[in-house]
Amino acid sequence: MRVDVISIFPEYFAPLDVSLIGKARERGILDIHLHQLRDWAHDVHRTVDDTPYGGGPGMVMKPEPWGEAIDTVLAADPAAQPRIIVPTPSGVPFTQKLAMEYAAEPWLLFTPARYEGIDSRVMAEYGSRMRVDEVSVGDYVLAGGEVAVLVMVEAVGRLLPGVLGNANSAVDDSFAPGAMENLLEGPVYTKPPEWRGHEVPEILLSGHHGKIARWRRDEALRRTARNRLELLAALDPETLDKHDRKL
Ligand SMILES: CN1CCN(Cc2ccc(Cn3ccc4ccc(-c5n[nH]c(N)c5C#N)cc43)cc2)CC1
Repeated sequence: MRVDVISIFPEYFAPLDVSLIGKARERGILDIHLHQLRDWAHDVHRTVDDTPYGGGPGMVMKPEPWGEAIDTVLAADPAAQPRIIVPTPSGVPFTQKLAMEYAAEPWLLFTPARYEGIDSRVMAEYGSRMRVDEVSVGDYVLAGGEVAVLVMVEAVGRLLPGVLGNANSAVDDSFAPGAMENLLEGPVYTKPPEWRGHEVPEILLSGHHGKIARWRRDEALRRTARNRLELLAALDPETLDKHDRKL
């Protein structure tokens, strides 16, 4: 998968050199290209923003630098088109389902903005030729889109074949389709069996895989009911067995 990111703060993406995503880049699974938007701002001050038409607070990012920057990225492979992803507080929710959809794309272009966002004509221009998604990573306000891109690149990158070892399959993720869909993971434990008077639940030491699986699902249901009751309401009743219903 190729990923391009255009930003006035490309240094925000240093974390993409480490850990899981860094290793995926080293192994050629992910090919990430960072671009400094100001390279396409040709005035002496490399200006990328201006006052909003119609008045109002803050500044808006000018269309010209973005247009030239995106055109340059598109020219990297004229025979293909990336899916353009625009982080914005007013976007559709970024979900595990959307992460899985993006993980199937060969090329993603992220356009994290600053200020009040990008002149709307930019995405109108490209939206007439390719998929442009306005996406929000959560119901809170960030200062710009870079952190949102880090979130999305990690959530998508970990789903790519070969990135997670078999032992850490994403299949069991919360929110992933299947038995755990819409369920939060339950508690996890490792050695030692007793720590500061806290013992590991006996069932987990029993070696009885069926009972362990049952216990884990019970704990997942309990945690989901405690922390995200609305997810339980969204559970397909068909996926609940008679034991679940007794909880
Ligand atoms: C007067 N009011 C008029 C409305 N604005 C709304 C507003 C406009 C921009 C910004 C800052 N910003 C700039 C680019 C950018 C991209 C993503 C996000 C973002 N925030 N939260 C998410 N989940 C995000 C994601 N993904 C924020 C961004 C913050 C708030 C405030 C002032």
